[in-house]
Amino acid sequence: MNKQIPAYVLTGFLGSGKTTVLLRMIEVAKAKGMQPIIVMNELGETNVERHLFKDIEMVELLNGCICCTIQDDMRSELEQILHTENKGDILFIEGTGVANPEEIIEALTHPQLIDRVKLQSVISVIDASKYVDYQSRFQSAKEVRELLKQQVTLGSLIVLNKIDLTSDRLLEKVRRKVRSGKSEQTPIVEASNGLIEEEDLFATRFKWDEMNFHHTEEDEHEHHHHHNHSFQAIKVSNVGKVNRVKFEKWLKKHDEKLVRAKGMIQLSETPKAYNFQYASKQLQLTPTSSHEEFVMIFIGIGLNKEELINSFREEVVE
Ligand SMILES: Nc1nc2c(ncn2[C@@H]2O[C@H](COP(=O)(O)OP(=O)(O)OP(=O)(O)O)[C@@H](O)[C@H]2O)c(=O)[nH]1
Repeated sequence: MNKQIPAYVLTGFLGSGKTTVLLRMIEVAKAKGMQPIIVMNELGETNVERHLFKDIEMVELLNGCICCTIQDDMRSELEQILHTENKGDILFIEGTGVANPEEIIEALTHPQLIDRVKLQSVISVIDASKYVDYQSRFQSAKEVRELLKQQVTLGSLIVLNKIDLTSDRLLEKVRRKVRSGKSEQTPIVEASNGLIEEEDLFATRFKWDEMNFHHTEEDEHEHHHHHNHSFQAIKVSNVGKVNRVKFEKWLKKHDEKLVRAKGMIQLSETPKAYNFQYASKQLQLTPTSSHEEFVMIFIGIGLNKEELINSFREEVVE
């Protein structure tokens, strides 16, 4: 029998810090001489974070969710990679921020993969600074609440991330809320910027017998419905020069519906290229030398594509 490749699934809501944790895991794995393979699923048409993973074997599943239409794509791509001679030593799968991890886990039970992949842990990353806020903000959107719940319920390790942005009082509330939905055995660790002890991150924790797959045709329908209509990823290409101050104002104006944004831009103040990340209502700009195109991805709920793009071009671009 083929040797099984150890696998880690990273789950968590939009902008919670999955990629940040993944980068940390890759660093550790590489330092141990391991060759990682990454499966990265993005809601948008472009993976604007590809440059963060230089020299790494990556399967990019874009413009959809592993949960729905591209579950088969993941299976076949993985099968292919795992059959090649120089396959990696460790596999990381990062779902989109709106993926139900159950579907990813389920994909690994496919007859062609089950003997090849050994799921070690489902790492559930929570933005501690926004957890409570999201629960009230999405109170009326049942499927989003369910999703947030599933991402925690199925975690073998829970990471309360972004504690640098979380007050002590709020953190205590989040601890209580998260703990109430988990068994005592599931570790909950706290972190800023995904800095978590290596042993915690890499421990083998996942147990198949604790999974309970129960899909009816009705569920399937519900699921597709949810992903097609709740969250949208809007791509803006050929972004002109962005005025930073106006951009921040604009983001603030749209922060009810716009949950996450990322991309590569040029600011009007300087000719440099910047990678930008907008999550937890915070804008982060990092100068970068590697950019293929200036593109932005906006992710949110109930967004009007045309209006959003028009207002961005009118109010932010110079
Ligand atoms: N202040 C602060 N920022 C963080 C922390 N962890 C991650 N970030 C920032 O939050 C933003 C989103 O982080 P990612 O790791 O890309 O989040 P993600 O869960 O992969 O996001 P999606 O692409 O939406 O799935 C980035 O700007 C990170 O640098 C943290 O602990 N504290």
